[in-house]
Amino acid sequence: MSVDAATLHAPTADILAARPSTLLMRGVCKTFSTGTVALTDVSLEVAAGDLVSVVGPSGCGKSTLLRLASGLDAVSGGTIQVNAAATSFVFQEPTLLEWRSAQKNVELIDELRGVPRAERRRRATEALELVGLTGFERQFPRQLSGGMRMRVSLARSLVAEPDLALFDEPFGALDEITRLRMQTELQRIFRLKQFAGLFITHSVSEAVYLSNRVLVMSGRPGRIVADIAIPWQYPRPPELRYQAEFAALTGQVSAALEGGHE
Ligand SMILES: Nc1ncnc2c1ncn2[C@@H]1O[C@H](COP(=O)(O)OP(=O)(O)OP(=O)(O)O)[C@@H](O)[C@H]1O
Repeated sequence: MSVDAATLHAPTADILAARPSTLLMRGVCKTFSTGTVALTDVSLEVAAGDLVSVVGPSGCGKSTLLRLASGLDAVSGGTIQVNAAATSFVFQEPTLLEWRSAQKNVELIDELRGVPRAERRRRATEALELVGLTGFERQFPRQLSGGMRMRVSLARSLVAEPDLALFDEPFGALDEITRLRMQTELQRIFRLKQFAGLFITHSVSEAVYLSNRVLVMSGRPGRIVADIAIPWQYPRPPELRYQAEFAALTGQVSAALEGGHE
């Protein structure tokens, strides 16, 4: 099935340039106390309505980059500015509490923050609806498939209405079919919520399919060796993945990855 190229092209660059950045990193370096230099001179910018993927070889510092963006760890050099009232973090493992239902897992953060019961129920119900889990609120994690568990984890991150959403390879542990479905789901949620997203992945095709920019990192110490714009509007139909234009862009990202390895 063919996709009309004209409908896929994104808004003009000047509209994009007018948006203030939600995450701004300038010359960021990270050296651990062990002496490992994980990142060197990383600069990047993510604005509301950007879904930016980061690909790079194993151990190049992708998770470190995300931890720095979230404030879980401190930079050794350079600066990070975050203009976000709420930041969310989705990990590769759904990290759900097995003794709490899907609904109760999603409510957890609001519960800890002291949000009144009726309000946190409403927020959790809405978030579960957003990820397509209406009807599964009372199920426990062990009663859910891997994809559904990941949806609960996504719902939990969305309850906070994040301005900045950080994803550390959230679909890496899923089977291929579920992974492709989750990519389509995330796009749908992203279109509705328009957060600023930073998405770590090992999959070049996932990065190209999901993002409006792909940052390619070199081997450790990680630095950004390419910043590749992905020109298609959302929603992107799944069959886009089988088109020549898509193959050309994944080829460009892969070539930058290989170049950064040398
Ligand atoms: N807390 C830490 N203390 C010391 N070294 C660390 C620490 N965390 C990460 N590192 C090192 O920093 C480098 C980057 O690690 P990081 O986990 O960020 O890489 P990554 O690109 O996310 O890897 P992968 O793709 O395999 O998940 C690695 O060499 C790792 O061993």
